[in-house]
Amino acid sequence: MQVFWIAPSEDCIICCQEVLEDCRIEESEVDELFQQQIPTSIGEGYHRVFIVHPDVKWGSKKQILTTAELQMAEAVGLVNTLQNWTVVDKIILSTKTPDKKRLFGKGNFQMLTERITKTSNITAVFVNVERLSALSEKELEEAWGIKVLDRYTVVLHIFRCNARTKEAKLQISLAEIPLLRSRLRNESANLDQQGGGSRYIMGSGETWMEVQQRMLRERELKIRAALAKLSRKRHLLRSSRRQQQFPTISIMGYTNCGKTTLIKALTGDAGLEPRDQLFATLDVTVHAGVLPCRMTVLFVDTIGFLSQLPHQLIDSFSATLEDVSHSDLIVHVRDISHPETVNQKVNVLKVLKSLQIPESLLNSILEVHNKIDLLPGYQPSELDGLPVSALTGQGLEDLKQRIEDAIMESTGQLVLTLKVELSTSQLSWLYKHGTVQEVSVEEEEGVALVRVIISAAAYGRYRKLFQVTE
Ligand SMILES: Nc1nc2c(ncn2[C@@H]2O[C@H](COP(=O)(O)OP(=O)(O)OP(=O)(O)O)[C@@H](O)[C@H]2O)c(=O)[nH]1
Ligand SMILES: [Mg+2]
Repeated sequence: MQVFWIAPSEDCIICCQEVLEDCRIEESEVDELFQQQIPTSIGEGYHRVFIVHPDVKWGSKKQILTTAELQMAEAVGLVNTLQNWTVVDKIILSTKTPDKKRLFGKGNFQMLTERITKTSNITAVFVNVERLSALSEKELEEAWGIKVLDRYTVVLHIFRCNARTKEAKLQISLAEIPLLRSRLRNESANLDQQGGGSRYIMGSGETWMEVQQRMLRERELKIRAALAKLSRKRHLLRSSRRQQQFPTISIMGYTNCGKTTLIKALTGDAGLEPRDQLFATLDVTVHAGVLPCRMTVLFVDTIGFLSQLPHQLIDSFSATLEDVSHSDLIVHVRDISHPETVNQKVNVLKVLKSLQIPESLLNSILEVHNKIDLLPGYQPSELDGLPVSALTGQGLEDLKQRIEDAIMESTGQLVLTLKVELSTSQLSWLYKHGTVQEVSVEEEEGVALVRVIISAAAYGRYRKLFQVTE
């Protein structure tokens, strides 16, 4: 009896990333949309930033499961992630009136204004709230005489700097539309004060404001149409992956938790570049790996999450996140060494729930506790948290096994040992439609025992085709 292991064939290992890049939309068309209207007017140069964190201690705006200090640390992290940006000074200031235009009570606002105006050399104030209203932004810029940014603007700017592919650029352009709208409202209010906003443009039958609004609508439609094209391409790729029956595993989690590092460790894909930077990954990419049972699977690297991200931003990225809802398993990676790891988990689960992901997929999430090398002696206290270090490789074999078990369950794959006649095409058929793990040839009898992973549907076809009754 002869026993040998079957290595996965070379052409089996595919990487869809290159195919994803190959879309019909011209690069120049996308770049034009991307560069045409940049609402944040932050520029590409350096910034010296003063960060203000309004600390809300009461009411519905109060943040749970976190502290003002940790939120400030995250704001500092956002600024430091940008090249040539530095934090000059920062302050946490409590407020009972976060909904007011000036965010703070009179005394605190006055104190803050003095401090900002006295700090020399700053070029922007970053108010660490999800989104400032257009009115607030205008009011604060007037009071402080300097550019004012909120989280939405800063995060979008990071996205802008990190965007490489057409899809990322288009999604960012779409996420910027609300900013362009509110800037337009501000400009229109200014013009109205001067009596100009409602004047008709000669010969057009439209006012200046109407023309601007129309142009913005047209821009949005163009972006959406281009994204729809790319989404169709994605759909096609997904169907072809389906046909090839490669199970797909989406790796998700908070930004900088180690998703890309983990995929690199699981697949050995040298092309992946993990970086100590927030939002290093902005594109959904697919990478092939092999499970202990020798089955080829595809790992999907995704954009990271962040607390308090406006829904519009997530919506803009929904096209790329569509891949997630079509996967067979979600692995939720947590940076267990992070002081805010619990809050990060809550945020990730909240976003996942809002993404129209099938219930069965949400209920079978595999949680991974990453970066345990930074916490010597770490034992997960929560059930089902699998401790690993993507950097040192600790726990990765266990993780692969857990992924395999979960994939077998969710895809309804069967592990069978079949007796095949060597004179027929049964064996080659099994190679084509399943994952052959082991073949034991019994030469005298002209048969082989084949251990194969195969879907129930494919096994049904096999039985019919070769009239197998076993
Ligand atoms: N010590 C330690 N560092 C890790 C580990 N895994 C990842 N890192 C580091 O964490 C940083 C972020 O890693 P990435 O893999 O880029 O994280 P990500 O989740 O893909 O981040 P985004 O794409 O920005 O959302 C890098 O500096 C990695 O080297 C780990 O197990 N241990
Ligand atoms: Mg990444």
